[in-house]
Amino acid sequence: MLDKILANKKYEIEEIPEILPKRTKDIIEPLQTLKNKPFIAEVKKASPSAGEIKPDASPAEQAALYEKYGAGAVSVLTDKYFFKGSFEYLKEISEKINTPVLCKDFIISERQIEAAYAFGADIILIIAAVLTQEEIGRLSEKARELNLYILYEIHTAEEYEKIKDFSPALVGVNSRNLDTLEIDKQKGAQILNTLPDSLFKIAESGINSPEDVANFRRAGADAFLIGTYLMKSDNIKESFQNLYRGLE
Ligand SMILES: O=C(O)c1ccccc1NCC(=O)[C@H](O)[C@H](O)COP(=O)(O)O
Repeated sequence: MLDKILANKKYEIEEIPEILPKRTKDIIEPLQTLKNKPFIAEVKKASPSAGEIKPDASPAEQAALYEKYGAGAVSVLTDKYFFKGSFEYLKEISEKINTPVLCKDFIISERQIEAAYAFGADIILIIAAVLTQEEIGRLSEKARELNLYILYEIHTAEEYEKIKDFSPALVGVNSRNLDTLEIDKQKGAQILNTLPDSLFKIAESGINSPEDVANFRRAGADAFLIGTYLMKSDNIKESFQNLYRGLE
């Protein structure tokens, strides 16, 4: 799956408008918000693993509900083809809410980082599995030039070795294998357990219950990235209450 996403990404990068919008807001620092409200809620209309999730959702309304009911940050899928996302959604959301916004994409070029900045992101994602160390260094430098925060995503302990020289502050452990799409929460928890305490650690994917939150917290997660569970929810308030129970 990852190969297909990356092959298509080259075409999506060519579609990024030559003239980008002028960013209208300051960057919001995410760590403080996430310490108080440790949930990154994701706006995700569709995905390769779930197919269509909520294709008719209004991204800005969804994000506003997330902010109202307990998200410390909002993640916005900007991949068009596989996730039905867009940079326009990023702009709408960043203009609607005052919570930090993550541009969730498969970033392989500086141009995507410029677009993420222009369309209002506060954080960008760097996925260790899709980049060489040299590319991670180059893209990290670009993000830092623009004062963007970086969420480094890993799937294995070896991938942590790839990012550790770039002074990561936010590190996500994704329990979803991006090739097979299988979710292994036990493996995710094991990897979280091996990471240094100094990092702000985020458990990603497949989280849908207070038990998941509690288990990942025991493994060392400081925050939780949740997409499908919240997108499928008919009552976002209750779903957040359910997730917050995992922290008690
Ligand atoms: O979600 C997918 O199917 C997927 C497939 C291939 C590459 C990445 C994919 N998801 C990206 C993510 O990391 C998730 O959107 C995020 O962790 C939230 O996961 P979930 O709560 O399980 O929707």
